[in-house]
Amino acid sequence: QWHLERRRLAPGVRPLPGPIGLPFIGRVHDIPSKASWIKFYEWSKQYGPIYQMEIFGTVHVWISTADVAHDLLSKRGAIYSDRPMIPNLSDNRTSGDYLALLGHTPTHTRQRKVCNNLMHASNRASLHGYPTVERDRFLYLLYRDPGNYIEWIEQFTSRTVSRLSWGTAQPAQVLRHTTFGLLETISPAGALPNVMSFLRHLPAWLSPWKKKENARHALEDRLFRANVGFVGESMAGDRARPSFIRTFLETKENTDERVRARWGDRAEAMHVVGLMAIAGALTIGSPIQSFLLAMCHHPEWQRRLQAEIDAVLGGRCPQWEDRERLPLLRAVVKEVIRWRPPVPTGIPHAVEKDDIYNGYHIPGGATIHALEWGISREETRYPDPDTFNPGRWLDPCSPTYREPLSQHPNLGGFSQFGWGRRTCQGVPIVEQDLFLTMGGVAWALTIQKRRDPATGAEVPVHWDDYTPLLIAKPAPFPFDAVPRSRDKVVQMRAMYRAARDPRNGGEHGDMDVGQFEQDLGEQIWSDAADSEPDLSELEEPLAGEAAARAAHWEPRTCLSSRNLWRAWGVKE
Ligand code: HEM
Repeated sequence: QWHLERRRLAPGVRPLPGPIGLPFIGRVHDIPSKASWIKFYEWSKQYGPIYQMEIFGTVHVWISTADVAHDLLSKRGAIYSDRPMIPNLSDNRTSGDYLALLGHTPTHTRQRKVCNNLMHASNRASLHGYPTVERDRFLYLLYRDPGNYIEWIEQFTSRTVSRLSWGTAQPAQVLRHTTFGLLETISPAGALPNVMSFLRHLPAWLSPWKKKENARHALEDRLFRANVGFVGESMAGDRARPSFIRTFLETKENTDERVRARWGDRAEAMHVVGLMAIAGALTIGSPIQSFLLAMCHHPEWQRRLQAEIDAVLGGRCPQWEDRERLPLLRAVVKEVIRWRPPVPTGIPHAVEKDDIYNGYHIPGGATIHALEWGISREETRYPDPDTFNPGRWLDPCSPTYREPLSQHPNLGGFSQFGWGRRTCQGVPIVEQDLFLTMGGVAWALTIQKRRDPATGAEVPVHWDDYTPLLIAKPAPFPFDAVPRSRDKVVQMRAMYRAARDPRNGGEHGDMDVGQFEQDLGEQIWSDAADSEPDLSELEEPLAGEAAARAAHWEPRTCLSSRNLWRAWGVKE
């Protein structure tokens, strides 16, 4: 087919290189269902930093360097900011339900502004302390029951973003459920019509994917409506906690006509905030899980991180206000995201008309993927890219080093959050959530591989087995979370108790979500209610290695952050 294409092109203009496909199906047969991003990356080694392939008649362009992604998706954002149609959610470009999936339309521009204003207001109030309260709850749960770590992490991310969105953690479990369903609906590996797009023409009664999606969407819609109603009623009773929706409703009440018009109506805000909640519930668990994986494999970096926290904070748990003094913790956050990109294939853009780049033809309507896996593995930027090395952000000889270390490294403008007019709007939440959870874990616990009690042999932990959906998470792995001192256990328990206090918006006395129990079924709902440990249980005294460490624990001498990387023995 490329011979035909070549004939139509202007002199000197070539089609992009890329793997040749089979008639009709294109190049679908050798894309693996797991870790497809590694295959796309291998092709980039063969065909270059920008190549194309065809799948069932659609041209897909893959970009695997930051320079090319910047040239096209940012500098030429006027035509590269559209989104492709998702076959299994075919009104995604127009429906206005999901900002992140909207086409390049006035609705997208308006919703993005609203999202930006809401995020800005909460960020100025440092996200109302919600990530801290939820981190305090999470830490103790992880310590008590590390085998259930995925549950605690998902609860942390969805409860935090639920509070941010609607001022209450109560909808978090239902949000998790509907959100995971959406991820399946839109992922190429989640629903067959996304690969075999002709299947989208099946009527609802014949299509299991449509049936499932319709039911999921209906539940989600009812949940979002109930949540907005709850905030409205709480505001009327003067007891609404800060939230995106409260900010929206207050703005609509207080400011002048022109501002009100710019913010859209309440129904639209319901969807904008709903999408923000979805994005927060889905994504942030990935880097937290990858962090635990990294700590299992890299005890040396865990020791350095613990040394920084102990030295700078003298035994206190990291708080958001400490961030300027903890550059290694910020470097660990950033390196986890680089090492294991949460969205390894990127979220695709679409180009609105034909374009020419460096003599190559890019056909209008093509789907454009910034392959984040490849972009995070560019050797010139990230030497030895497969190695987990937070020192690359702190070593003056490294290409990614930036000063001042009180500010850098940070996640602002990081390629892993996308490009141009479609960049991620959630970075302030991500930054705070990750800083607090990773810092809290390193402060309180040592994450290590488990030993078989019978043989004493280490239980193996995989290195790179990740789930195949759009947001990739490590497959479950076993580990121990050993408290670093008895005092830390006491503090964790006190932090957990305070987090559950109704005055902190804890477990009780909040929105009634009973109406959703039926839809979700016994099992999903009771998972959440029953999964917390019984607080009345007595703490067993620490034993063995943990007790010995507790007895000898003392804060290290404080080092100036400028020289920390040398003290840790990071290569000069
Ligand atoms: C580790 C966590 C996260 C990662 C890695 C991530 C990554 C991304 C990526 C790659 C995109 C697509 C950018 C593009 O198309 O060029 C995106 C879009 C977006 N993200 Fe995030 N994100 C994260 C968390 C969040 C959170 C917590 C929010 C909450 C508000 C959020 C809100 C959004 C929105 C609204 C968009 C759509 C922007 C648009 O299409 O105009 N994200 N994100």
